[in-house]
Amino acid sequence: MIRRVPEGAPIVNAAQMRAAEEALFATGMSQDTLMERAGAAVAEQVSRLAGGRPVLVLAGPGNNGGDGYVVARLLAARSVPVSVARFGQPKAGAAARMAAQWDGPVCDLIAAQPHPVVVDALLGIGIPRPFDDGIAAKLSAIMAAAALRIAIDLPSGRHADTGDGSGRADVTIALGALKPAHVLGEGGAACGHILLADIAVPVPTDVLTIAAPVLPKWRYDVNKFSRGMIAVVSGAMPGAGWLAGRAALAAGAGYVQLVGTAPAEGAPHALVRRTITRATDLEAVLDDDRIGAVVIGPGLGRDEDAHTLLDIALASPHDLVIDGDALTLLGRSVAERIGADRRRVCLTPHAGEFARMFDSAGDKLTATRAAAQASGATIVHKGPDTVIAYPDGRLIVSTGTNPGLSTAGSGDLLAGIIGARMAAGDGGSDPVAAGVWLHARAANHMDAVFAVDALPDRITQEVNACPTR
Ligand SMILES: NC(=O)C1=CN([C@@H]2O[C@H](COP(=O)(O)OP(=O)(O)OC[C@H]3O[C@@H](n4cnc5c(N)ncnc54)[C@H](O)[C@@H]3O)[C@@H](O)[C@H]2O)[C@@H](O)CC1
Ligand SMILES: Nc1ncnc2c1ncn2[C@@H]1O[C@H](COP(=O)(O)OP(=O)(O)O)[C@@H](O)[C@H]1O
Ligand SMILES: [K+]
Repeated sequence: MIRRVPEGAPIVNAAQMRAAEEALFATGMSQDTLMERAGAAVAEQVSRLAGGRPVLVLAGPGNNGGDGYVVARLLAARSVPVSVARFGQPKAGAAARMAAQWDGPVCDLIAAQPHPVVVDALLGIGIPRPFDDGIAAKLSAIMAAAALRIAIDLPSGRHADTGDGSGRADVTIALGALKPAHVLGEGGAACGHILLADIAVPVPTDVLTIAAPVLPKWRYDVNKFSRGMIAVVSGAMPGAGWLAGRAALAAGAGYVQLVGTAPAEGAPHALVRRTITRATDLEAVLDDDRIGAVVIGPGLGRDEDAHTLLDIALASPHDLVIDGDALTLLGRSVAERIGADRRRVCLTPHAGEFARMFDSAGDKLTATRAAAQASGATIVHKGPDTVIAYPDGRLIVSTGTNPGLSTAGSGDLLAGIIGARMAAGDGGSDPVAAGVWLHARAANHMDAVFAVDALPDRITQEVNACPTR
């Protein structure tokens, strides 16, 4: 299943969400008003998704339960058949007042009957404790019998900041902002499709989900160099360089050179092969100020030539995309090797490469941000939850992507796409995020199983569909 995740949505942790709500309460907004707003947004989606089927709302002891009672009341008002199974009782505050207003069918969770649609309002961003055995068994029976499980804010039992825990849903309606649990790792996948309910709580954050890019507009006198000239350094496994170069062409580069002692043969002829005699000859090829970006790493190998090619690329003044073996060659010395910020450097490690380069303490958001700040590079930390971190602390998360990308070579394509977008110059959205988006979007339009060689044509379609500025 390819999860749907809202684009350009804010992501905050539980403490930041609570602070945002407190700030709103300090302006005079009441907790009841906010809970009504949250419940109304959720009821709207549930009534659409339920399509007239009977709904069971599981209502817990906290404010998440309070939202659940509002949802039940608003669904009943729309003549949706709805009943409540309660787990504990909200003792005070808005949640207790919402529970008191529910005058429809209600029973204890342990006595609940299966329903086709279940709304999980047991636990939200409060710190979850494991359910005791009887409740856990009942809950899994109710969930297993449901055709549609909709979680309010989080699948109950998942920790908002880490996604750890055990709840699952088909659809999760995030309130006000996404939380790390919605996007990271197994917890993210357990949330199913994500909908964002706008409850008008301002959430200042520099962490967002990825959004469709705007690409730079061509001038009337555009030429193959101004469109983006890139050099892809080819190494011990020339097929990988070929893939990167092919993807760069697909992503709109005007001129792609494939440089190496034995660059891959074969179509497309639009790839300009530059065969060099010795690795040191790369220096002369890169002595060309029309080059907008150099991609190095895909299939580079780790032999002596690989070291030489990397040294030359690092010594050049060009923007760099560093991937694959080049990342492993840099290892822990990445910050000193890539040097000061006279040009843009993008590193694209998968989890294994990341661990060889950086300290992975904390969750993926925290670790990737720290790595970008320590290295001064933009980091694309790949995986089912790809985290892009910028040296200024901003983060963008791309998730909900076709798992069919888990094929050798798909990372090579990504490096080429990012190189092409970097070389295309400024004027549109950030080229690194644009590259990640185009790669994911193209994959999402493929079937579950596809050959990476087939992806570039789809990438071109996505590029052509993007707005320009
Ligand atoms: N702060 C606000 O005013 C708003 C909060 N909203 C909702 O409130 C939620 C957060 O509310 P809370 O902070 O009350 O947190 P929860 O609704 O997650 O509930 C936490 C309560 O559940 C208890 N609990 C946790 N695990 C348990 C277990 N295994 N067995 C029994 N009890 C258990 C905790 O001790 C705590 O009392 C959000 O996720 C959202 O749904 C929305 O209504 C919007 C407004
Ligand atoms: N399960 C998955 N779901 C979505 N995307 C994935 C998954 N596994 C890998 N990817 C993506 O596929 C690409 C794989 O890159 P990488 O690991 O470098 O492979 P390679 O070097 O063999 O090309 C990355 O863009 C990564 O984010
Ligand atoms: K919930």
